[in-house]
Amino acid sequence: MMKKILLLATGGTIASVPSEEGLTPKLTAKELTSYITIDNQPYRLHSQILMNIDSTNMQPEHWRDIAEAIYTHYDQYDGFVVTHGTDTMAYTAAALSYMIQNSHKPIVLTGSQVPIGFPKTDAKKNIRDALRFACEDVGGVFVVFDGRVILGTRAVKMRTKSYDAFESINHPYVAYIHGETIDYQYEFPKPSGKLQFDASLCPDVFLLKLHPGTKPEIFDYIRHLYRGVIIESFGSGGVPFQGRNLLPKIKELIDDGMAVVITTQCLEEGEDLTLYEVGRKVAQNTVILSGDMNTEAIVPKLMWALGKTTNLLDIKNLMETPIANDMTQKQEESWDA
Ligand SMILES: NC(=O)C[C@H](N)C(=O)O
Repeated sequence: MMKKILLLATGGTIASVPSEEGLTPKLTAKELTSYITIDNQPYRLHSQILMNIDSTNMQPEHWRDIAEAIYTHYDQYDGFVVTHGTDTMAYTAAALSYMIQNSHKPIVLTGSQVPIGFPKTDAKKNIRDALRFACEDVGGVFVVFDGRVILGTRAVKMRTKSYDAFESINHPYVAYIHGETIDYQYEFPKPSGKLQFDASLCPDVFLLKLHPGTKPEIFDYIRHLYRGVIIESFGSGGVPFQGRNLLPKIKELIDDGMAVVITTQCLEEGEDLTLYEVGRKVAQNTVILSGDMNTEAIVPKLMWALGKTTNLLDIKNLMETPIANDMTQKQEESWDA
């Protein structure tokens, strides 16, 4: 059966052309798709432009527009491809994974490192692969890039220039794409339950990367501007309590009703606040644990959770519940055995 695919263009390098100010997204959805041959393909392709921006300019309100466009057309199409800049694609993919849950259809994000009109472009291959994967009988949000299929909540941009820009962090790749062949890496579960759409986001979230010497007073500013703060700390996830002690300020924030998430700057294996004194001391407060979620997922997940409720315990509960495989359930580990 001929599949119907909707391609939604949002800009990015893939749609960019040279200008005096540098590469800038200018191509329409029609111009973009004119570069790929779709004759003799098992799908009918419709395309639409939603915005034409460098993804550095992408805002949470744009995520909402993309989610709404997919939801509005959900019944009319079998799969969706969103062309997007690579710089913030991982955030958008995760955001869509929270706003649109239990999708029975593939929602595939792709882009390129080199504009589609350039001889060395990776755009044509990435669009072809994305369209190929959008015809699969799987549900959820995915990033398709350089022949790899990554879960929407697990993609991280690792390289600024190379074709293999994205990696799947803390989760296996879903599949590899070789031409028409999809080589699944594990048995991909079928979504159960009904499609759930909830695009109410609260964008008042701040991401603070700690470094040796971070001043506690920074939290006084954050408190006035935001409802949630994600602290990207070190290693297994401790917070300094000697010298510039951050703990009293963190306690004040939480007592004020602010959501405080602890994560780590280490890309792999996630936080574990139980291990060290620096971790246990911060865990005595009602902080939100992020396990091995990637920052690109924690930011939109917190916006989504804050969009639903102001109750701190409910926010903690939503954040600590795995959604769209964004988090690996913790295993008991022992160093003594
Ligand atoms: N490769 C790219 O798409 C980078 C571009 N600055 C963007 O994110 O829109």
